[in-house]
Amino acid sequence: MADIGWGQLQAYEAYGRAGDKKEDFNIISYEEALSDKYSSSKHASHSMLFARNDAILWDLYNTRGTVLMQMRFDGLLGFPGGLVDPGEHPLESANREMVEEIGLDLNILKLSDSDHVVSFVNKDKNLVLHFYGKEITLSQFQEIELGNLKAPDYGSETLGVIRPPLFTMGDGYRGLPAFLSNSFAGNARQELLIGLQHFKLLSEDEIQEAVKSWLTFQIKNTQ
Ligand SMILES: O=c1[nH]cnc2c1ncn2[C@@H]1O[C@H](COP(=O)(O)OP(=O)(O)O)[C@@H](O)[C@H]1O
Repeated sequence: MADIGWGQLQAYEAYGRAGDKKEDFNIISYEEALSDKYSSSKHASHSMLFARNDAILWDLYNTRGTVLMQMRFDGLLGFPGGLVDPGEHPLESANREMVEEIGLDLNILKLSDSDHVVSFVNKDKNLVLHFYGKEITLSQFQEIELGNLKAPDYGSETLGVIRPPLFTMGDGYRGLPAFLSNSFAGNARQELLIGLQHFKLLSEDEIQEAVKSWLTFQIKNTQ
């Protein structure tokens, strides 16, 4: 059988998916990221929609919030988003991708520049990443989850939305630390942690604890 190869995806492999390390990405200002300095770089935009949610699970854990992430076609977790098309603004791209990937209705909900959270550059890959975030109501969040199954890219590029657990269970690992042990696309794991802190869904200490627990578990597992 002929090797049909990776087709269009092959061209993108150079920009890295699995295996991208946090150290590969440096934070830069939105202004710098959009400046001429990076006009010949590849850009990608991803977004975090979230709702605050104080529901208590099993009388034990405060849910804190519901954050929208997704399982991608390649088995990695990430946020809705993707590569910016030629001539497109990263913000436009972020909104377009949410229509395609999670079926968002832009007449109801749309990101704006004030929703920008952070941008990064990966110099080796000549890739600039933009991350946006927006608080929505819990009922809007649930509507999006339900509508996700009808999104144009559902079942192909995206395999369903998920909610990361934001609490840590009694054993110190299950919950957010275990979630962080998954494989993420690009620097989606770092973006999640930045988003949680930026929107004060968790305190800095809680985030540090979860990261410590995830890394400790990782070390134990490889011994
Ligand atoms: O959720 C994410 N956060 C941060 N970076 C990501 C995320 N998902 C993918 N990336 C990075 O952005 C690049 C392009 O994104 P993506 O794979 O979603 O675009 P595409 O669907 O247009 O091919 C990827 O190669 C990866 O390095």
